[in-house]
Amino acid sequence: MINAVGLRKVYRLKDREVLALDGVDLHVRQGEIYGVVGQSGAGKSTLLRCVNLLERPTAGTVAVDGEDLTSLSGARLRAARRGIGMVHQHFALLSSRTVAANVAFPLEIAGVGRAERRRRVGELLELVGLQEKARAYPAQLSGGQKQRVGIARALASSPKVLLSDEATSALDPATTESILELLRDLNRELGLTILLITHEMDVIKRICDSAAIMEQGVFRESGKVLDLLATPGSLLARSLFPLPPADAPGVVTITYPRQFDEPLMSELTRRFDVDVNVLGGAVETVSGQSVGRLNVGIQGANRAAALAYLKDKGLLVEESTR
Ligand SMILES: Nc1ncnc2c1ncn2[C@@H]1O[C@H](COP(=O)(O)OP(=O)(O)OP(=O)(O)O)[C@@H](O)[C@H]1O
Repeated sequence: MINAVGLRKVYRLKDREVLALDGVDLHVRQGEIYGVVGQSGAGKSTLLRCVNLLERPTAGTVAVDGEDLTSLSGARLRAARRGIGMVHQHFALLSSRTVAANVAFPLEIAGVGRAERRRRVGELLELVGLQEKARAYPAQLSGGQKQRVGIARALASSPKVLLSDEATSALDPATTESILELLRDLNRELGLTILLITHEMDVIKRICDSAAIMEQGVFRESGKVLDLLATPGSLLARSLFPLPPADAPGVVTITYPRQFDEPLMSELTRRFDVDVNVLGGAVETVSGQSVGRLNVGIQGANRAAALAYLKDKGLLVEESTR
């Protein structure tokens, strides 16, 4: 649905140049939630703004729903942009307009008639659970409600793609949870493709099907979240499941990249007569699967056979370095 190839962005300032994107390839499948995570300054906002051409990339191409946006300008670019909604960290609502009038705003600009606007606004407010607040003003809303208005407004033109610029960063944990749930519901119910940027690993864990880790204008790692977790040395695995250092002899890090119902550890002691000592770890739901990562001390004459057995079962086993 989104295909960006070789994206580079150089900001030319008076006294210097800033290389914000240094050759990014981004492939977001139709109907998935794709999260780009990285620290401040990594280039996430620049990437998002290049995807809808709010910022023109210095080099590279961006295609959304099969249309090469980088080749468009003027009215044709504006028309293509209607297929891409955007939500912002600080909501960007018009304070002098009611909730309903904020949601209607893009429809007015697109020249949609009054009756149709009314119908569509009602539908959108219902979609985000804010029918009761149609006549309220933004100042009378909580942060979570404001973001719901932002989402309803972004969906006004029935986009196929929603871009989310740190949509939950200004919200408390419980509100974050409810907004993430809303995004997940919209993704499922409308088949909406969502590209989000965030600095919170938790957002990736909770709702993303695919993810990229961004640093200094490049993707260090990208792919389906569960595939990345099953990849040796994955940065995402380390970030989602931070484990305390375990450099004692015989310790391995075991990642369960999907749900395992067998009692593998007790089987190890029985079959291979090894000592198994779980030193730390966590099990969490990621992309709807129960995924675990453990530091385990395994010692005994048959250690190598025991590790081979775990690998055979589809677990990722890495000799622990930290
Ligand atoms: N309009 C601009 N003019 C000049 N430099 C810019 C501009 N926008 C971003 N930059 C620079 O480009 C780099 C990437 O910034 P960007 O905002 O894309 O990162 P980010 O990962 O989104 O960070 P943050 O979460 O802090 O917004 C930074 O060095 C930033 O200072």
